Amino acid sequence: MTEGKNVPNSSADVPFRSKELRKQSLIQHTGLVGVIDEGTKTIGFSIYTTPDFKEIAAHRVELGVISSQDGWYEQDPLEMMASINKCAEEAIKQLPELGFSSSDIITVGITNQRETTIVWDAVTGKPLYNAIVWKDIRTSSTVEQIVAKVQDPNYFKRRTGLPISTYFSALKIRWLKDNVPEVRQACREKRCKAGTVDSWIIWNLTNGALHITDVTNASRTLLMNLETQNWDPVLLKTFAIREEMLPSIHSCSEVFGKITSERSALRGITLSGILGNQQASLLGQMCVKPGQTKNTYRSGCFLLCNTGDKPVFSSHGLLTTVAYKLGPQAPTIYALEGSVSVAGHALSWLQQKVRLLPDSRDAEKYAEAVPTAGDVYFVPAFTGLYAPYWRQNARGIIIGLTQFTRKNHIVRAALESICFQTRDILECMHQECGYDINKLHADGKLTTNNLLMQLQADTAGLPLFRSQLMDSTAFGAAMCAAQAEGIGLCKFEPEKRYYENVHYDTFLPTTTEQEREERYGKWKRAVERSLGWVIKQKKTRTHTEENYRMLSSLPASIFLISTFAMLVHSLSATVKS
Ligand SMILES: Nc1ncnc2c1ncn2[C@@H]1O[C@H](COP(=O)(O)OP(=O)(O)O)[C@@H](O)[C@H]1O
Ligand SMILES: O=P(O)(O)OC[C@H](O)CO
Repeated sequence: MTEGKNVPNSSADVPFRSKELRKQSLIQHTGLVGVIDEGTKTIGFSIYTTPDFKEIAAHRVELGVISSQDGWYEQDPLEMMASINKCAEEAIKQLPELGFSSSDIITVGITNQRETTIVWDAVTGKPLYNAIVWKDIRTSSTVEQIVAKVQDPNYFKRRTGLPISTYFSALKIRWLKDNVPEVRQACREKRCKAGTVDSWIIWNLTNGALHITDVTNASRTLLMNLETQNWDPVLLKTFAIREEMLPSIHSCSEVFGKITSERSALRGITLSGILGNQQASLLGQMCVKPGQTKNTYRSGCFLLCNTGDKPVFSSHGLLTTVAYKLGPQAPTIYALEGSVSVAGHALSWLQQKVRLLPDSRDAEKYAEAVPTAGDVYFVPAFTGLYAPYWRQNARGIIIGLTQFTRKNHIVRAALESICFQTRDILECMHQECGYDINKLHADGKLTTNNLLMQLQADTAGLPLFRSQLMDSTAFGAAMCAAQAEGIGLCKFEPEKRYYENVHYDTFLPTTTEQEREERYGKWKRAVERSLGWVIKQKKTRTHTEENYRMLSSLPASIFLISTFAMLVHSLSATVKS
């Protein structure tokens, strides 16, 4: 396990640095809003003023990843909670200097990495296994076999908006039930609870009083029916998951309850916002009108297009997902999403594994030192390819190497891979969302890289608007929580920007269409070559930790047999009805 370490705050330009500055402010503050932002790599707690939604304090730490074998990604749920508590404590410590105190925090919102799954014991409150992270591909062979058996390829999509994939939570829960004896035992004794990261955090912050999630997170489990926005009984049966294990599904913005954990510096404060992090950044970027599109560049890269109050179903590999529901009685707004599993992670790989970069923040400097990628293409399909390909058997390639290739070319090709993967998604979005996408809103840590932003505008042939608020994710969650409490002036109306601090940098395309198409054509050829590399998925046993070796094979086979039996049963029941 890697040790979590402090990372610098993004709030280098914190608006109120001292009491003095605060006094000079003409704004009558209506209270503070805190946001827990639990990302795959970074956990943070930020504090915003209202009604102007300025981030005045923040603390962030990195979360370790446990990778016991290729394609497995786990995180420690206890480390997660300790980091959240630490971040809240440290951010609150910054308040007195600014003329505020923790009692000024009226409410807290949560935004989180989606799909990542945790199971815990309802009696002890202890996790029963590590969190299985969204990009973990341990259930690949199961998915492949289900795909081969299921006659209707749109079976899951019609119900949930999602294809069957290792990405979503249902298979992870099922794997845990089948492979971890403690989980099986807890299930038998009806003390096993499961959920996405938001549910785990809330359970802990409320000492087990609340087991809830919101529609955005639930819509990523492969268990929620998109139409009813409830757990789908047929899918629960298909995956043999009991509903009592799962949280109740709520809107994203309502007063859920109070934080009661004695370990949290937030004790006594209400919780009133929950959103998956990509949906939160859609709101944070004020993409509230159908057709408005944002892309968030972090470890992965997630492009969402607001499609209004009707779900649009894709036949080109995009996901139909809930974008937000801003209150129990508010309409549900949907989005089409293209998910890219490896974006900034490719730079981390170049830094940590290949040691080709001293730091991922140096990528711009390295890539700028060469005028082009020298015809090198890098397809970072480390765990297969997500949208729009959904090919688990793809693996990463770097192609086009010559004796003149330098590391700078490879770094530049890594940046370009992020842009090409985004273009792959835009191509589908153009065809399917029914709106003319004529610009792209960008946010996320990687957007500090100016070269990446320019390459993206050039690759997509679209103007790109980079939010100067790098953290649209936390900002969206802050507004969502504030709205439930009726504080601030957040009406989510794009024309009325009640917050004065959001500005955009614009990057315009500088390439001709011919240049764009030529390079994009080559990218497609590179992608072709990455597909089908894994001929047969490795058995779970191959490099497993010793204690797992003994457990893996039998329950896995039971899972396959029982899952297929149930699938066939439920499919035939569906056909009959
Ligand atoms: N200044 C930067 N330039 C380029 N890449 C960066 C920069 N800062 C971070 N990254 C990349 O961003 C990713 C992490 O972003 P972060 O927001 O912490 O991720 P997550 O959403 O997974 O928690 C890493 O993969 C890292 O390589
Ligand atoms: O934490 P991020 O930014 O890598 O986001 C992860 C996504 O929510 C996974 O779907």
